[in-house]
Amino acid sequence: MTLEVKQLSKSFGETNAVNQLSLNLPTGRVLGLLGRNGAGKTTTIKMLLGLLTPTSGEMTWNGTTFHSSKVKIGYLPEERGLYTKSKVVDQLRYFGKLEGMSQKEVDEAITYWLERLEIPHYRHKKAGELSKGNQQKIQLIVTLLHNPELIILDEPFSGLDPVNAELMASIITEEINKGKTIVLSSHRMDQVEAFCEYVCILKNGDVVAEGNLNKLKEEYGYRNLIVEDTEPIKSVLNTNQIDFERKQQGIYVKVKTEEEAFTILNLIKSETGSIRKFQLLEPTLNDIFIERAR
Ligand SMILES: Nc1ncnc2c1ncn2[C@@H]1O[C@H](COP(=O)(O)OP(=O)(O)OP(=O)(O)O)[C@@H](O)[C@H]1O
Repeated sequence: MTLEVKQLSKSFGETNAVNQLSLNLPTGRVLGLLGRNGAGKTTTIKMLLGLLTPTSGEMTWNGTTFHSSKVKIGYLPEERGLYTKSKVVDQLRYFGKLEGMSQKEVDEAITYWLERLEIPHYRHKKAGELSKGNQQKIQLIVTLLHNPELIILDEPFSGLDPVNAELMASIITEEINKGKTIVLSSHRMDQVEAFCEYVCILKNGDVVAEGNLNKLKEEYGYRNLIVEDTEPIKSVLNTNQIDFERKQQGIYVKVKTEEEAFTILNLIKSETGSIRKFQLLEPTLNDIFIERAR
């Protein structure tokens, strides 16, 4: 049970927007599709949605050729795609019917989702009268109304205030728990890390990292040793020519092994007399992204 993409490419004239993209996403799992601006994320999503024809390559869903018309897909675009002059309820009914839902099914789903997103009072408002964040919520209802099996979320948190971002996060978690297969594209590494078991990082159309996030972290080869940001510790590191970075949580030193971390800690202890606290943390997705996608 997998979404499988094999050597998928898309060129626009001379530009290789996506180049030989291959990935495996087991159904019921979440993939973070990452990359800097222009890396090829939207082009990949558009090929999944059937909006762009690949130049070459293959996509399969549970072993058979993937076609957007045969898989129930929910897509949350980064740009709003609502009819601003039409009432919320009318366009939700319209989108639901386009997905083959009956009047009863669509009305039940609209009531459920308006309540779930805490906006039942917007039912009869025109979409254009709603704030950007509330339009995003309506767009999320369009995405989930027909109970899709594959959900594609492009920057789902953009434009949401912290309370609505929490609500969005809890809905994504619910969909994950329902066993939905999700592709999430975002520039926010912390959010991707919170939801995604798998990642695919694109750089100028090429895949530069792909697979299980924990495995990628293991393969990355570095961990972060964090010690207090004090003058004596900085001085020890400088004297011993150990590279470090100052962040809000303290001084970060990249180490390859636990032994290397303890060698540095012993050095600090012997030269400053004590170490009040330290942490040895696994690399973050942000570390991997910066190294690979830069
Ligand atoms: N219709 C098009 N015609 C020509 N070039 C295109 C077209 N669509 C995308 N491209 C090019 O393909 C490359 C990938 O673009 P894409 O929109 O997929 O990037 P992205 O990763 O989604 O970027 P962003 O994070 O900025 O949205 C870019 O170089 C872009 O200019």
